[in-house]
Amino acid sequence: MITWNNLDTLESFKELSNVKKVNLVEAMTGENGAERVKNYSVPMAAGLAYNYAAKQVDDEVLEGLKKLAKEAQLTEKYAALYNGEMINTGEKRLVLHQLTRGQLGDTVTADGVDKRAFYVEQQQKIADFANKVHAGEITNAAGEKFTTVVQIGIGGSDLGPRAMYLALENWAKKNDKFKMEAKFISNVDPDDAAAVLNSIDVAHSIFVLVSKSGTTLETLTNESFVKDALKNAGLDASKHMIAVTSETSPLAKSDDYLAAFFMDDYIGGRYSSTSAVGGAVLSLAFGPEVFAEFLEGAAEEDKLAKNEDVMQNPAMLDALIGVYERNILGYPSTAVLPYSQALSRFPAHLQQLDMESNGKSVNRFGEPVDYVTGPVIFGEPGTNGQHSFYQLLHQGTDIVPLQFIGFKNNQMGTDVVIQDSTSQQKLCANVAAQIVAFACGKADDNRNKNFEGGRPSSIIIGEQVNPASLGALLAHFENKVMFQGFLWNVNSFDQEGVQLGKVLAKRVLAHETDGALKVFSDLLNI
Ligand SMILES: O=P(O)(O)OC[C@H]1O[C@H](O)[C@H](O)[C@@H](O)[C@@H]1O
Repeated sequence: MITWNNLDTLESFKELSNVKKVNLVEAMTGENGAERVKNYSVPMAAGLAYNYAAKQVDDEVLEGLKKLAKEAQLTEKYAALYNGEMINTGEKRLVLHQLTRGQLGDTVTADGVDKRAFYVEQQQKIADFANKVHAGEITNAAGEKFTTVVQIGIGGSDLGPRAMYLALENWAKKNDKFKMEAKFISNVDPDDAAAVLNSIDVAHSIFVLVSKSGTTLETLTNESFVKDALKNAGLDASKHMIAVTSETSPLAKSDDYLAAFFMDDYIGGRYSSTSAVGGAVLSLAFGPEVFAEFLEGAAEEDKLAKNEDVMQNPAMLDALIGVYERNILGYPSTAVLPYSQALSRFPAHLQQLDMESNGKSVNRFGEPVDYVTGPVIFGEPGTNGQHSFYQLLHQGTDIVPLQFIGFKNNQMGTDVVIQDSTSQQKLCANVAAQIVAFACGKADDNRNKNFEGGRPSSIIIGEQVNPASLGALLAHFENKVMFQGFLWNVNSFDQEGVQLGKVLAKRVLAHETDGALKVFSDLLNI
């Protein structure tokens, strides 16, 4: 029997607040510091490992977190989710994104169909379509092969797929898996679509219109923008566009598309990278086998998240430590710092994933909560961030927990030795140095040069960014956010907070404004 309780009503949470706080400087510089780095690590899928040695925890805090996981019924709630209970209470929907990559529990039947079978069928249809495009069986009107794929979508229909594409682009080129270049149009700023259209040959481009709802203003506007460009080039738009949407959306039955592939309302936009939303563009760009490997990595990570033993469940442990930092230590934000150029847009994806999911101030029953929920998420790839905002992270007045991600190997295999080390070694040396600098600090009589340390971080370490490790990484964060939502007792799967702005923008465009809205509209010349 599952009960959904607010975090501050849980006995184990109250106990946890009384557990002695860890002095991270002492823990890391003391005689057990090196042992800690070896031991405070848990394997993830695809050769990744989550190391939490530089987090502000010790065995006693971890014991407290284990009790919290049990009392909050995290394992049971995850099982309820993947077995098809209506976890998204706000929208009265199931939450099935894990089913797009594997069967974790019972057969889930909804809308009269086995949902796993439905997702696999869509993957198969996408694979057939992509193979035909690659083989030149589906071509443009002149019988020439398509060379470029352009995704039109925003939010979850853009950020995840774009981040995944960028993560695998160079890996695919290096490993002979690169089939088509992908571009993305998302912003309603006309300069976005115009710049992408200027950079491609439209006659050899396939456009993937992605919108779960089929009603998003930005996406429909950009669709018209692209259709105009195709028309101006003397091309038939319907021979260049495919749609990815839900079967109930207005786009589903249109004849305007070469093909349509479906996801459904049980997959939140920000959780849709492993559905047809990511599947179409990634299968076209890299081939269906690469997409399948990506799904496999995610599925393996989902399985790990089932583990009742917190110490063997990286996503659950990460989630618990995050809640401890937020609600007991009082840290307001989290920086995501991938030391990997391939992950350049991964922090942007995590911003949506985390902040749209857990940026809530009412619980799943609509009652206000008396504690803080989701942190502000931001980040940049290392080492670029070091030369930008790390000053505040090292010496600012707020303590910002850090999530490093690092890989032993690069993707391209091109490197040079300069001053006795390769660029890859320099990259990895920097991440190791930063973890220790943040955690341990360095005393200096000159206050301006003093580093207090005690700034917690964790690191996910892997061999290389490849389809499987990327899938595992993605699923790790999706599952972490899910577990944190369970702990905070919020519904992580709706996003009512984005509606008001949309309604007001429509009023502005219809010139139905007054007061402040009217003045701002006038200032912006609308
Ligand atoms: O895929 P769509 O229905 O076009 O939605 C695109 C995006 O817009 C919405 O406003 C939500 O904030 C996002 O969660 C969603 O991913």
